[in-house]
Amino acid sequence: MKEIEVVAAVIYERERGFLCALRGPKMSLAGLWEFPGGKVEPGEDHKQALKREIKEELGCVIDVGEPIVSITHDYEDVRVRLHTYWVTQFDRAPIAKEHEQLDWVSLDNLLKLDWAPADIPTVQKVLASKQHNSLS
Ligand SMILES: Nc1nc2c([nH]c(=O)n2[C@H]2C[C@H](O)[C@@H](COP(=O)(O)OP(=O)(O)OP(=O)(O)O)O2)c(=O)[nH]1
Repeated sequence: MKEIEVVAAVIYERERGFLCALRGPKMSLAGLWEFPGGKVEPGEDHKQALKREIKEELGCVIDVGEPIVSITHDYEDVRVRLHTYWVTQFDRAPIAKEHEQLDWVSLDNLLKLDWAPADIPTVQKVLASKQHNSLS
């Protein structure tokens, strides 16, 4: 099976929640929610790839923080190795350059979205971390 290395960004603001992105009708996993990001290109490390993807997809420059989860998920036709990272800073409001929609989603509503299956462990981990740390 084809294998791809994918990085994705968890952008969180206390006032608004988590930035979630809806995959459009022409993408694979159409109609499912994900954390913005994409494939790591040859020669890139995760941080470089994530900064490039976020600039392309959201039009902003991010600082990449701590890793959250690295998991392997087998879809029907592809094995995805997904690595998610916290974003510690972004320089302007994200805009949907490639996604169908972007939404800021509160902690309470995060699990209600129809997520790309590979993202569920990340969703669970960020929920747990924010529930234990309600001040940040
Ligand atoms: N960007 C991103 N991709 C994810 C997540 N979860 C998840 O399973 N994926 C999958 C969807 C895709 O198969 C792959 C990411 O590739 P991509 O986002 O660069 O996909 P793409 O639009 O360039 O290509 P395609 O999927 O339309 O073929 O990883 C996630 O949270 N973020």
